[in-house]
Amino acid sequence: MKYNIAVIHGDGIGPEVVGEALKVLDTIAEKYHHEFVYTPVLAGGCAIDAVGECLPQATIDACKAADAVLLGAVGGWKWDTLPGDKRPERALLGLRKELELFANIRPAMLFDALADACPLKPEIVEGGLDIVVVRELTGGIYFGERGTKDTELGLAAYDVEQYAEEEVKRIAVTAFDMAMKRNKKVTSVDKANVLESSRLWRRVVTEVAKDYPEVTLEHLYIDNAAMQLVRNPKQFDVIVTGNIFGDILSDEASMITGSIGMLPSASLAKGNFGMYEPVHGSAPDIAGQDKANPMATILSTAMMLRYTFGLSEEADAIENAVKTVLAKGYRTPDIYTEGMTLVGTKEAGRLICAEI
Ligand SMILES: NC(=O)c1ccc[n+]([C@@H]2O[C@H](COP(=O)([O-])OP(=O)(O)OC[C@H]3O[C@@H](n4cnc5c(N)ncnc54)[C@H](O)[C@@H]3O)[C@@H](O)[C@H]2O)c1
Ligand SMILES: CC(C)[C@H](C(=O)O)[C@@H](O)C(=O)O
Ligand SMILES: [Mg+2]
Repeated sequence: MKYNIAVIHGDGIGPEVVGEALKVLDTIAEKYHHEFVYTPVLAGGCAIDAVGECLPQATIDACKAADAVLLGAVGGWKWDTLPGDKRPERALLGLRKELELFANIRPAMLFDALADACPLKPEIVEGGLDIVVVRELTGGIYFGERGTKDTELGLAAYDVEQYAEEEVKRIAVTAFDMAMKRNKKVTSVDKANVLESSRLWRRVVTEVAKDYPEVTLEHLYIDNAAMQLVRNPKQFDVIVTGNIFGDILSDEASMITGSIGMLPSASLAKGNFGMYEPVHGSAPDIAGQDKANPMATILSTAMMLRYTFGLSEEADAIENAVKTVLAKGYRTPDIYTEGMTLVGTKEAGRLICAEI
């Protein structure tokens, strides 16, 4: 079958990791007789340089016309001095809003072969870790009113955290549906001891839970949740939380997988459409050096095959290939430990293709 994928290489290590992910998709296409048609489109800093804006309309149109979107990363030092609404990162927020990608799924799984790269004590991670962060992606402080005003203390700037019932309900339903297919536990993370928006969040999540009597619901405040994730990560199955808490918690969760270079993500709209991207950024500190770990992006393509295209056997093939390459001791610098074989971005991609 033929699948159309809009591809945003982006900035920094984005083109490097996406390059390897496309090779993996090509390998899958050949083995399983599919056709993946890639439409490369511009977004982020490279789009600013090429056409003067971070999210050209042509990119939005191409993404909407595609069956799914693959994105590397956007942003970088070069554009850091631009005003907030002109920064490359706005492209990401614009795409999420335009494509109505309200549910961000970030699975943090510690592969057996990577136990040595996990910074947590062996007794804490024994038996493996498998957590999914379900992050609300088109609301909250990222999309609330923002601006500046004069105050007695000088110029003030503000960003408003706001959630409507329906926004909380649909992400809670996503989280509970996911928990039903997993270990039947949802931990909702908020700051309801302080924030009005969190009190609404907690009330709506509790109401949604009534439709899922088999699922255990627990509420944690964000500060405690951040601590518990390191102290006792096994208590978590599905974590559901708002936009900014989810951003922070998922980077923290990435470390229990060994590295941020391992964590994939799916940003889903209603239906099967989704944008797939690694959780990490453009990593300007290692860009262009063949040091980036392409596995987060490669595992994101597996999520694309599974969620949007319904190709679970092919998705399994990618995930198994990644596990085998790790089990054979091949490591990019971010997950390297003594005695392993150090490889670069390209070699890691080649090894995964060869395993498939
Ligand atoms: N989805 C996105 O496009 C996205 C996500 C996060 C940050 N950003 C942007 O990226 C830029 C850099 O942000 P940052 O430095 O805070 O976060 P980052 O995730 O880019 O990098 C943080 C650290 O992790 C390392 N790292 C990240 N990805 C890696 C990989 N695949 N392999 C090995 N090491 C990896 C980097 O070298 C760096 O030390 C900023 O402009 C930021 O806004 C973009
Ligand atoms: C780059 C930034 C806008 C983005 C976010 O905060 O959502 C990133 O950190 C992420 O996690 O996808
Ligand atoms: Mg982030």
